[in-house]
Amino acid sequence: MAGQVEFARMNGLGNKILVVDMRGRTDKVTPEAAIALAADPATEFDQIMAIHDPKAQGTDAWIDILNCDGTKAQACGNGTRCVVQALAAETGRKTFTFQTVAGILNAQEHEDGTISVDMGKPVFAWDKIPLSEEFFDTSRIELQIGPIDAPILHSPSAMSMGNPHAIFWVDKDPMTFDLERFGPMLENHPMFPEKANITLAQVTSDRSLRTRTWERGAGLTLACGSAACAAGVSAARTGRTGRKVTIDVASAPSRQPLVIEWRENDHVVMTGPAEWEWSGKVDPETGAFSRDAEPEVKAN
Ligand SMILES: N[C@@H](CCC[C@H](N)C(=O)O)C(=O)O
Repeated sequence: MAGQVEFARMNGLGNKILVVDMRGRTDKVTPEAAIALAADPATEFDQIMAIHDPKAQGTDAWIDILNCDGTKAQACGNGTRCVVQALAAETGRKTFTFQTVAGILNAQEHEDGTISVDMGKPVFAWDKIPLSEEFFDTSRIELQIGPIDAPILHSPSAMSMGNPHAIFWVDKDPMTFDLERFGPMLENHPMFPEKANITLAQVTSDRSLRTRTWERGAGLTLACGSAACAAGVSAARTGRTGRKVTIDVASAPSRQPLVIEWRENDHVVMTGPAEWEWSGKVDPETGAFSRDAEPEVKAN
């Protein structure tokens, strides 16, 4: 299907997102287009959120998620907030229901501009995360890197938030670890047959965490929303915190936190900001794009 579509470069706490409007079309953003856009410094991104026409009654859109290496992702918390902000600006509406391969997501834009997304229920069963080895208790699995008697990282909590996560608990600032070196090893570890998003989490109080994430299919990113959800849930699950935590995303350029609440109904609700940067047109087959002209700012 030829032709260009509208897209916007946005971010969620620095997580670089392209929101592509595929409504009214039957084609998809191709992996080739994703790789071409990721390679251009003007459009480099962590995830593409492609908005498609709804497939199920009662939903507003089907969202297809691509990582910058062209692979598919089942969940993207920061990107979902960006989609909400884009559609709220377009329609004036405040609440939305989306469908993804991982299920139904309800979301809401608040008066202060922050956005809450119900990211669904966490999954702990080893074969659903998935892990390649059976673990009765996935809140502390056997996996470590570094010397056998003095591991640098060990015993992560594993879970799925629609996508696979491993949370390594650290007792100092996550920024002090060489995640660029350990991230690829752990993402591709045989323990994770579908790879995994790797997060370092420091407990800073019984209501707060500081995190940093190496993302599956995207590498070191400035922030990862589903990882923040996984860290919040895993912290509560292991008795490190209560069920509502503030996450200081260590590498995010703004010091605005994400709030993660694992509700009594087992749903995980993430609240945080989203930011529009610029808009343009893109060919979803090739990734060829143009930026819209910026409105002129006149000096007085
Ligand atoms: N940045 C995202 C997570 C993106 C998906 C991930 N890389 C995967 O492949 O699972 C977020 O904000 O959740």
